[in-house]
Amino acid sequence: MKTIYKRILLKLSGESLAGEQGFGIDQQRVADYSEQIKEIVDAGVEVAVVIGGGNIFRGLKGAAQGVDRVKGDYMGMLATVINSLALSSGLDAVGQPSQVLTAVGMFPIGEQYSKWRAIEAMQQGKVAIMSCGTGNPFFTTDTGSALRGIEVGADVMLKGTRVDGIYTADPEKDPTATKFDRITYDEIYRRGLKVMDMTATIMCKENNLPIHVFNMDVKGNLRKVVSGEPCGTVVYQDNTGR
Ligand SMILES: Nc1ncnc2c1ncn2[C@@H]1O[C@H](COP(=O)(O)OP(=O)(O)O)[C@@H](O)[C@H]1O
Ligand SMILES: O=c1ccn([C@@H]2O[C@H](COP(=O)(O)OP(=O)(O)O)[C@@H](O)[C@H]2O)c(=O)[nH]1
Repeated sequence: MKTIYKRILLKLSGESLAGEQGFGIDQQRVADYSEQIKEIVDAGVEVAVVIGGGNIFRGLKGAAQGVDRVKGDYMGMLATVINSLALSSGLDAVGQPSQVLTAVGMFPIGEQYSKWRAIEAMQQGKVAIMSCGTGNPFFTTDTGSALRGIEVGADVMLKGTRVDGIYTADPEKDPTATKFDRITYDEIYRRGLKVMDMTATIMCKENNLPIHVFNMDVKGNLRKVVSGEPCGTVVYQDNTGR
């Protein structure tokens, strides 16, 4: 298998991990993701993963129900640790080693994250699973992905989600929305598209980290994306640097 990337940052949505059940962790979904990831590691790609926590807890939603925002965000970060351990276990089951790294120290659940530990794990053929997002409240795992992707020098941030790319509006709400094959960071901002939070999009733009949004729930899509086959939406700078 020919690949166009050497090192990738893969963002997985917490909510997607819930599968059809809508909450918690669907083990079949974890197994499917694990197989897809192993396939690209076997092809020689170094893989770092950041997982969301929305299938378990979101700080903002908790705050709307009276939970202190900062405590709620820590609850959300802990949710990402639970998901990371689930993925690590799923990867074990398919014979793919991984290393869970936590932005907030909680050894022995995972090792404390550092750029160098993550790179070392990837160079040893392990998937580096980076949990707790950025480790700070008021951020999201999208921003955590942008940050970690930039830190470890990933060639691209792949956002594996449950829609097959970026649309003119949320395709889960607007059936008339149409898909972009390519779009600039600025166009996302101008149109106020909510596929990813703006902080993450702007970080990627300012640090020249390309984004590729695709449907991770279709088996084989991850392989397609890293092989350069058309799939999903690519976010790029236009030639004036925008
Ligand atoms: N313009 C858009 N194009 C594509 N998806 C969008 C858009 N606006 C909102 N979305 C939503 O963003 C979601 C992808 O974000 P993701 O972080 O994976 O999900 P979540 O935040 O629910 O965990 C999609 O499931 C889709 O409903
Ligand atoms: O850097 C971070 C990343 C995540 N979170 C918390 O963790 C939750 C789960 O992450 P996210 O909503 O990004 O998950 P996803 O939408 O991908 O399921 C968020 O709602 C926040 O409460 C946080 O406080 N800081």
